[in-house]
Amino acid sequence: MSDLTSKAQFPAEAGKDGGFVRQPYNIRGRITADGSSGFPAEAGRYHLYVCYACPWAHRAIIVRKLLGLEDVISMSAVDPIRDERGWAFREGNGHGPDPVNGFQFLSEAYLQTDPTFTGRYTVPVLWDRVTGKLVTNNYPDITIDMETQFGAFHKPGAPDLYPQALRSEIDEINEIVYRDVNNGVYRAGFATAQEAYEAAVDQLFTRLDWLEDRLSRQRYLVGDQLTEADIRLFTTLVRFDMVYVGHFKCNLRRLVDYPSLWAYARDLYQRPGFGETVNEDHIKRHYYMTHDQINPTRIVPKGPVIDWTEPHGREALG
Ligand SMILES: N[C@@H](CCC(=O)N[C@@H](CS)C(=O)NCC(=O)O)C(=O)O
Repeated sequence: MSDLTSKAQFPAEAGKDGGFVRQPYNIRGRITADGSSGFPAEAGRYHLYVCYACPWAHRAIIVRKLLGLEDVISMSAVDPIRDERGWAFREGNGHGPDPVNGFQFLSEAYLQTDPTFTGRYTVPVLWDRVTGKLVTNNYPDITIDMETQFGAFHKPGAPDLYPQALRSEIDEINEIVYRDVNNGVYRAGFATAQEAYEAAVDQLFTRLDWLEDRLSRQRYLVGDQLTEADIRLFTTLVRFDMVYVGHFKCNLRRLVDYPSLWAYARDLYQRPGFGETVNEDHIKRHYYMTHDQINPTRIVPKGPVIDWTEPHGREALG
C-alpha cells in the first residue's frame, strides 16, 4: 500500500516507471451480524487500532462516531511518527500505551495473527479479543461492516451511511475518488520519476475539477444525504492544504481555491464526528516527519492557517 517509512522500503512500492504502486493488504476477515463469517458483530469484542494522521483510519474514526459505536468497538491510537519498526504505542498527546494487549508495536498484532506475515503493518486494523487475532487490515471493509453488520448497536437516529438504494452509485463514486483522489495524492507524493508525478497530479486535479462541478449542484456526493462516499472524500480533502499541497507537491490548486469543494469540506467539518476527529498536529507531524525520503530535514511547516469555522452556506442545496 501506502505510506512509506524508510528508503529501504521505498522500492518495494515503486513501480518500474517510478509510479507508486500500493501493496495489497492481506488480512481480510469480515464481521457479520449473524456470525456466519466467524466474527459476529458483538459489543465489547473488537478493538480498532488507528492513527489520527491516516486518512484510511480516519474514515473508521468518523463512522464509529456517527453511528454511536464508541461503547461497542473500543479504539486507540498509535504514535503518529513511524520509523522502520512501524507504528508504535507510545505515551503522547492523544495516544498512549496499547490498552488491549500491551503491545509496543503494531507489528506484534500482525505477527500474533500470522507469524509468517510479510506485508506492511498498516492502520487501521480491527482486533478480535476472543481469538486474539486481527480480523482485518482491509480498511474499506471496516466502515462498511460497521454500517451494515453492526445495525443492532447503532445509536437511535444514526444515519444510514450506506443505503441499499444508493449502494451502486456510492460504490462507483468511491472507486473513482479512491483512484484519482484518495490514492491519487499518494501517487503524486511517492512518485520517484517526473513523468509519473505529473501524470498523477494531472489526474488528481482533473478529478477535483469534476468534483467541484458536481458539488456546485448538490450538497452531497451521492443522493441527498450524507453517505460513506462523503466520508471517504472528506478525509483526503481535510488533509489537502495541510499536507498534500506541500509535502506531496499536489499544488496546482489548493482546496481553498475551489469554492464548492471548500464549502463542502467545511459543511462536513462543522458537523459532529468530523472536525472533532481531525488532529492537525498528528497529521502534520506524521507526514512531514515520517517520510524522510521526501522531507529529510523533518521540519514541520507552521502553516497554512485555515479557517474551518467560516460559514459554508450550503443549506440551500440540500
Ligand atoms: N492498508 C491500506 C491502507 C492503510 C494504510 O496504508 N495506512 C498507512 C497509514 S496512512 C500505513 O499504516 N502505513 C504503514 C506502512 O506503509 O508501513 C492499504 O494497504 O492500502
